[in-house]
Amino acid sequence: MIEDRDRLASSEAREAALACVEAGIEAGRPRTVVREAVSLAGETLRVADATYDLSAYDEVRVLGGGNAAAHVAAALEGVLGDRLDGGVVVTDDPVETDRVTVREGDHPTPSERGVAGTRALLEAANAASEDTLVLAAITGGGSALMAAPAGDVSLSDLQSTTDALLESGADIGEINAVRKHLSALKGGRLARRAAPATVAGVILSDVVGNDLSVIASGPVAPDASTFDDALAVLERYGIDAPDAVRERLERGAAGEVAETPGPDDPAFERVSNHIVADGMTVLEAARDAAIERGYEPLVLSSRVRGEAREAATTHVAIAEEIRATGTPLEPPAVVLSGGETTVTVRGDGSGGPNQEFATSAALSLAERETDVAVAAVDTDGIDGATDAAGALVDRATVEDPDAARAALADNDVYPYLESRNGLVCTGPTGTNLNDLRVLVVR
Ligand SMILES: O=C(O)[C@H](O)CO
Repeated sequence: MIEDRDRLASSEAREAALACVEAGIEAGRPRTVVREAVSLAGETLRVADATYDLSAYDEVRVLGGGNAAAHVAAALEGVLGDRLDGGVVVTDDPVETDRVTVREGDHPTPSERGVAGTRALLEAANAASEDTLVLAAITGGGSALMAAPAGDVSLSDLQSTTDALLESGADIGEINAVRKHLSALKGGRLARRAAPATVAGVILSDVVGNDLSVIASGPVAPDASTFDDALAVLERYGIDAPDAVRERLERGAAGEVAETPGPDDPAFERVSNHIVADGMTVLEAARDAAIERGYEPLVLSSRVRGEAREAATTHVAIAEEIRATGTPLEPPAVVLSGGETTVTVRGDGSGGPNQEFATSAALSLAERETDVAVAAVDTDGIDGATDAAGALVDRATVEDPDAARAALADNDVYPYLESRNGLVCTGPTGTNLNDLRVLVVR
C-alpha cells in the first residue's frame, strides 16, 4: 500500500512505524468494517446492533457520499446482492459497483461535478417513499463532495468560503456549522428529503468524538447548530465571506430562512445512525501490529486536536520520557494517537497537518538527538491538498534545522519532506478515519 516502502523502511523502528500505519489503514477499509457490521440472514438485515425486516420494504437503496462512500456502497452490494435496488453516492475515490450509481465530486474544495452528482443524490432521496429502506453511506469528506449550494449561494461562493474556512484554523465542528447553513442537503436535510423512508446510516467517522451532526456535516442527523453559530464562526476567524453567504446567514439568523432540522423534527422518526468504524478502529489495529513486533503499545488518545506542529512537540516529549525514564512504559514501545490536528495557514506553500506534525517532530528529535521514528498520516491517503498521506521521519531527517523551520514558517513542508525522503504516499486508501500517528521508541 505504501509506495517506495523499502526505501522508507531503512531501520527497524521505521519499518515498525510503517507496519503500524498499514495495519491501521487496512483495518479501517470499508470492505472489512462493513462485512463485520452488516449481514443478511433470510429477510433480516443487521446493521450494527439494529435489525431491519426487508420483507417490510419494496426497495433498498444506498444514498450518500464521502471519500469512502463508493467503497461502502460496493461492500453493501457484496452483502445484499440482488436485494439491493440501487442508489447514488458522490465520491472522489470511485470503484466499480453493480447497482449503485457512483458520481464523482471533488475534495476538499467542492466542484461543479460534485454539485451535479449531489443533485442526482437529492433526486433519489426525493423519490424514496415509506416503503424504501435507505442505507445512508456517509463518510468523511462528504461535506465537500456532497455540494448543494442553497438559496442564492453559488458554487463559487461555496468554494471561496470553504477554502477560507479550511485555512483559518477553525475546527471541523465550526467549519461544518457554516457549511450546514449554506446547503440543501447537510444538517439533516437529506433525511428530510428521504422522509418518510426508513434510514439506516452506515457511517465511517473521521470526526473526533463521532458527533453525527458533524461527520460529513450530518446529512441524515439532527442538527443543533444555528445560523447564529455559523455567523459567529465567520466572525471568530475573520472570514471575509462573499455577500450571498453573509446575506443567507444573516437572513437565517433573523428567522427568514428555515433552520436545519433538530432532534424533534419528524424527519428523524425513522432514522437510526450506526458508526461502523472510527479512529479507534485504526488505533486498535496499529496497536496489535506493534504487539506482534514485540513493542509495548500505548494508545494515547483518538482525540488529539489543535495545531499540528504543537501536538508534535508534546508527542516527542512523551517518547523522550519513555527513553529516559521508562515512564509511563519501558522501551521498546510504540506510542499511538489519532484525531485531527489543524494547520493555521500563514504562508503560501504546500503541505498538510500530518506533514507539519512530522516536520515539527523531526526538528524536536534532531534538537534533542532523540532516536525515535515518527509516522503521521491521514488515513484517507491525502494529507491537506497534496498527494502524500503524510510523512515518516527520525532525527536524521533534519540536517539543517533552519531549513525545517523555514518550511514550517511558510507552511511549505511538502517540498522539504520530499527532499529529505520523508513523504509517505499511498494514493487514496478507500477509507477515511482521521489521522494516525505512530512513534516507535527503541
Ligand atoms: O466531510 C467532512 O465534513 C469532514 O471530513 C468531517 O466528516
